[in-house]
Amino acid sequence: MKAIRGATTISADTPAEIKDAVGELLIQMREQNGLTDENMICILFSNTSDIKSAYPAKAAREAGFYSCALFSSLEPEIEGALPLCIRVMILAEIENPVPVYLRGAANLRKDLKKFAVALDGPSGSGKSTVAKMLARKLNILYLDTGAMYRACALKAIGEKVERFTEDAVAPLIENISLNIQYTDGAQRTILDGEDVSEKIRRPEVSMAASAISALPCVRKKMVEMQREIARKMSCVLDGRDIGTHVLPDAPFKFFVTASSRVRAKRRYDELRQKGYDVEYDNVLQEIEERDYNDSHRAFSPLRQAEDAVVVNTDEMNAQEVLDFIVRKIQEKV
Ligand SMILES: O=C(O)C(=O)C[C@]1(C(=O)O)C=C[C@@H](O)C=C1
Repeated sequence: MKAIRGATTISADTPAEIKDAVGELLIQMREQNGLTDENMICILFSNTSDIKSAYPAKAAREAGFYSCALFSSLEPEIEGALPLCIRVMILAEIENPVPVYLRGAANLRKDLKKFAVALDGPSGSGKSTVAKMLARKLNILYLDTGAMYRACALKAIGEKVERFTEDAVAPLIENISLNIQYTDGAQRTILDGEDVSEKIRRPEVSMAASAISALPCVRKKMVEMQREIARKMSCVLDGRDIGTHVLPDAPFKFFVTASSRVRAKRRYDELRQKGYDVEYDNVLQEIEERDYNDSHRAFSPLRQAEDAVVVNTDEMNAQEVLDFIVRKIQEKV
């Protein structure tokens, strides 16, 4: 069992304000922590003594939190404390609690301020491996943007779209019901109410995802969603244009790269290990072609942000890259 903290503020002591602020806080805590009626045990509230018009617990029930025990109490009256503040502690059977501090309460725990880490780089640079390790190390989320493009592809396949053109795909994507949820630190991809986290790994979806992700209408919509997620929670994102386009204000940006020779050797070893009979020279040629296409495509090309720290992984293994990045982040905070 874990304890999840949260807090928020209201601008005036009215039942409507309390209902609104408590509802918003609990819904974000539920989304970010993968809370369900089954894994939630209880919600404890405290309010500052300037709140007298309604119980925060009542607002929780009104927001749909019926199944667990609720309790309200009074926060100690400390001089200079933040006024009109409602604090929450949820006990739940989860692994990685993500605290949520909203509105004026965001300043209570400056150490918990949300931040994003952008890892960009060419394919084969090892950025996804390092992104996952980094998210685990910092106890923040790894936003698998690839899964989002795969979900778009699954949608198009389900709707029997034959050619992935802007005209055919745009209407589907415009109203797509795609939800990214986190359960015990793992991303679940929910499409039209169905958990498609496994389905999107099928080979036919991989092929379609690569084609569909090149469409501007798809990228635009997914980038909006990625920004929205990064606004709500700290996360690590990897890609080709995270630091330049998706999150240009990310405080930590890294450009993870390696020479095409080294990346080709890594890919060659990986394919050989899987039993594929490939030639090194062909793998190298493919990598170089892909680099060219990635950096020359019109929409979302691979670019290094001016303020990104370059990490050349030619002579480094994944653990060394992780240590280097963590050191750089610590130096900056
Ligand atoms: O986390 C909060 O809500 C705070 O205001 C911080 C803090 C603390 O100092 O740790 C202070 C008072 C609360 O009762 C609980 C925690």
